[in-house]
Amino acid sequence: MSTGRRRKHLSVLRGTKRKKKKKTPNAIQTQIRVLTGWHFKWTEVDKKNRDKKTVSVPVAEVIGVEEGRVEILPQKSVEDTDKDFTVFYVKRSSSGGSYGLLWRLGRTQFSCPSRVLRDQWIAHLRTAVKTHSPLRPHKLLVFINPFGGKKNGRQIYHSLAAPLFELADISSHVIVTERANQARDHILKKDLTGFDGVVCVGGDGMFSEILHGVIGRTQQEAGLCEHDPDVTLQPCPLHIGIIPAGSTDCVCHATVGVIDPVTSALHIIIGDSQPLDVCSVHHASALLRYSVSLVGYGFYGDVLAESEKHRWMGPLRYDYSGTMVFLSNRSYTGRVQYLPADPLFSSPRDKTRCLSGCGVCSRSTERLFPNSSDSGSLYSSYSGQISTDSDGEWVSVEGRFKCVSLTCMSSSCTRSPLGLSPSAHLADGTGDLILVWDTNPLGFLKFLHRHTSAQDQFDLPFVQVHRVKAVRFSLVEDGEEQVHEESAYEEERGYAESGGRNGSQQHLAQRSTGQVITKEEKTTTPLICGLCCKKAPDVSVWNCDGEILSVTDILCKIHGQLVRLYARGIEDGAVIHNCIQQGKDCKRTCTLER
Ligand SMILES: Nc1ncnc2c1ncn2[C@@H]1O[C@H](COP(=O)(O)OP(=O)(O)OP(=O)(O)O)[C@@H](O)[C@H]1O
Repeated sequence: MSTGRRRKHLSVLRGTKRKKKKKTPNAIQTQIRVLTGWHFKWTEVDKKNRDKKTVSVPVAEVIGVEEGRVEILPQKSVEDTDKDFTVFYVKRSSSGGSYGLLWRLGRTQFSCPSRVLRDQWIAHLRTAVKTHSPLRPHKLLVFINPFGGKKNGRQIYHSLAAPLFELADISSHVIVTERANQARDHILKKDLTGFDGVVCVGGDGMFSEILHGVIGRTQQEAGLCEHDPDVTLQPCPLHIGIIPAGSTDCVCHATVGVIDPVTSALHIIIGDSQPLDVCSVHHASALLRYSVSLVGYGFYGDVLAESEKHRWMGPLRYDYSGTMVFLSNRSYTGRVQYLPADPLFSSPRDKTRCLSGCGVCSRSTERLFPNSSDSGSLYSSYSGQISTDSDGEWVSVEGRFKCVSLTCMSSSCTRSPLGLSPSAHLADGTGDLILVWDTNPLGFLKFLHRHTSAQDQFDLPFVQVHRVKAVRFSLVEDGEEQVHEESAYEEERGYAESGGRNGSQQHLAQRSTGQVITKEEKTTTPLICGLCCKKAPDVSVWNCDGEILSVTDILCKIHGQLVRLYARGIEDGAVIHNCIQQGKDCKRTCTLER
């Protein structure tokens, strides 16, 4: 049915005034309903006709339309009346602390003059919902990690998400995991026919399992070898949904803006679709892991290794280990090579943020999938159409680092609201490489502390950030490796003397005095030694989205938009409040991602 026809037809479907059951002085009456192409609108007035408010809900954000007067939360109740119907929709509210918006289940009841008209309204609304959100899932495979976070994954799913899925007529097959990697193995081996998406109830570790399963399965089916870093991987047709229930829920925070199970469940229901870049990490000719949020050497590797020793502390172990590793003031030598991304498209220092409807990511979709007419819709249409940008020149730097980090997204979380790289994009086919050269403890503390505020953590003389397509890290070969024993203070003085950031890079690369470490020493030195240990370790470990890698020399390659999440990126609260909440049509937020 065309939009025009629908509008004409529905203009006769006027609702009559209906008082809400609760007769308070401010009781709300709903009046006049209109279903235009994109929006369902009605007017609410208080009893004395003083306060009039038009509510406009994008049809794509209608969760369900039910006969009678229905309530879902906290418990389902139905009053089956002939002339009433209830509309459930997405209602936004400020999240307080976080940057994003909380989504809640809005509910409005309407009365019609006759049952026939009521049934027409229900039928038209349901048809409109199907038309406007074609990616809504019908069947989901749900994995619950019962041991993630505060061990309340089961309760979170059954009390907050499942009733919403039921309301939206989504059937779900739920598996409560009994061991690590069960979800990954299930996705890799079992029949997934009929499933539109996989939902993970847990934290970042659980998400990573599902990510590996979904990517691996897709490549298996496409007959592609994941181990070859030069292979262009096939984008995954199964969407991934995240119901946050872990101790770290960084992927959820960076893609939704808030860590909230109800918000995430509503994004899943309406079939939001957020493409996501993925980094594959290789050693020699083997794939080690995939990562979306952090591949980090030095500080972040050491903190993870240290925290693994203190799992009994629960989430507190990260604070404890962070403090211990910071106090041990370590730095590591290495060679970093990177393939820069095209600076014309974006820069990690351009002070933009990747928000819902991001222009940089949309243009990247066109670049990555040039032959696809609707690059936001079906993955099947991507097959054989993926473009690979021509590679540029690799850049090589070496020296002593506090940390080397690569992230495919901002990696924002509650503690670091803007994240490791605030201007990183979710789906532009690039990652941000952050090099923190050795510096004094105070300088490094300043760098770390800036992650918790709006201050620019890259505006420090010992920090560099590059937008890249690939990164290689290697220990410097025997004979050429130089481990320098000057104090951190002298190191920083070197920066100043050699003229800032670029000069420092040259300065570090050119120094040629110091003690040479043999390979034997490297491998026999313990990875982590506490504050009490006199000799600092010479080699750190890689932290790959919370997993320790067993090797040091790695190659990382970014795969643009390899997977899709049931999310839409972080919504710009200011824009949303000014349009949807106040009843104005907002083409930007309502249409871009569809
Ligand atoms: N039934 C299970 N028993 C043990 N481990 C499991 C089980 N199910 C999943 N896991 C593993 O538990 C790890 C952590 O899970 P998750 O990310 O959900 O919780 P978390 O509390 O955020 O974890 P973290 O310990 O990383 O902070 C994952 O790597 C996952 O593979």
